[in-house]
Amino acid sequence: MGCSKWRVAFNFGHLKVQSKLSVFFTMIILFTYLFYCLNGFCDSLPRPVFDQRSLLHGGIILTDGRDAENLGGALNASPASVVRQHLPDLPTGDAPFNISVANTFGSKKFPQAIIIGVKKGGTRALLEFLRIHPDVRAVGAEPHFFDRFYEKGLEWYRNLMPRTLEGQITMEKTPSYFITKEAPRRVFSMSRHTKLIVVVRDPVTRAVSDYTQTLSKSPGLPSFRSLAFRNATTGLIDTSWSAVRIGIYAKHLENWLRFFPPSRFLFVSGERLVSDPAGEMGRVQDFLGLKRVVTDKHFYFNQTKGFPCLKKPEGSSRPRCLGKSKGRPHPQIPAEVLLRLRDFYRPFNLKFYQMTGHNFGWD
Ligand SMILES: Nc1ncnc2c1ncn2[C@@H]1O[C@H](COP(=O)(O)OS(=O)(=O)O)[C@@H](OP(=O)(O)O)[C@H]1O
Repeated sequence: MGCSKWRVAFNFGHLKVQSKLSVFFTMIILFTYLFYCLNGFCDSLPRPVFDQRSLLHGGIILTDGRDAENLGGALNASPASVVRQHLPDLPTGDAPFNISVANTFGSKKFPQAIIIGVKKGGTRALLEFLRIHPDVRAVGAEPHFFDRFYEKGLEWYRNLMPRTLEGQITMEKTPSYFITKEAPRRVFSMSRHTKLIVVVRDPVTRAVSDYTQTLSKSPGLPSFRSLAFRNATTGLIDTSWSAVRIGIYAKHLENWLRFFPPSRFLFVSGERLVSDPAGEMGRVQDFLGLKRVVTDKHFYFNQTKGFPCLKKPEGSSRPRCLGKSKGRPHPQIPAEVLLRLRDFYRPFNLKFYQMTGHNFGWD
């Protein structure tokens, strides 16, 4: 009898300890979850992220890890526009990056506008600047649908898109589309009305930027000079090297003009995107038929980075410059190599100016 009393008492005590422990662990789990949520990690709508690490998400592969630096969890655009529908007193312009909302609003649509190029042109900067706009929602990672994953089908592609409400624009950026032979026809067959944005940069600097990126991943890479020339004595340029080939913009554009009229394109100057981001953003917003929401009040020049960055939205401590892989120092390339390359590009550049009706001033 005494023994069973003890057993009951023991079991009861055991149960009490057990229930206390389970409450304790539940609290820990709850607090951890809350902590993560408050820090924005459990958003169903990842925000535009600067200086955060990225991920493989929903079948989207970050190109060679290129954007890993600055994509962060950014698969979708900021929830700003959605939140703003429900909190009309929020100031326009800066997104309330730290507010979590369930992504159940609107529907997934094919992008009405795509940043199709060019690699190392400043495409990430443009997309991140655009994402401040409450009427722009974009896939953060590069979907590479029209070049690598076309066989997955249009529904797969549409599913990658963030949800948009009436009046909002869906966007994505994949710079390799510009040089992909099949891309124009494929984009056209999705929608002939797609707006195409090309960020172009002096092809010589672009080639060096491209080389810098490859060098950062393969430190044993041969010199720029040895890759750029097919024959160093005659100065024959190796156009089979992608860093050179990508910069022959006129040739790639010809391919696109077979499917889309010139009015469907906007050419953004990569140089002006750095020297006058607000001015260039004004052109982009006009082209997209958007109100000019992104203005000079959103930018400041970060002396340390040497590039424009986004001003911190109030109440946010997030760094707002692009990641380390954007705007990194280039290796010193011998002047005669750059001169020869400049000569090589000149006729193609002139052709490109003629085709676009815009002198980018690279010569
Ligand atoms: N605001 C701001 N901050 C940082 N970097 C900026 C910015 N605006 C333009 N750029 C230029 O963008 C270049 C990278 O271009 P992309 O984003 O198109 O590169 S990628 O193709 O997606 O890898 C990158 O090239 P590098 O300077 O060679 O790193 C920058 O020159």
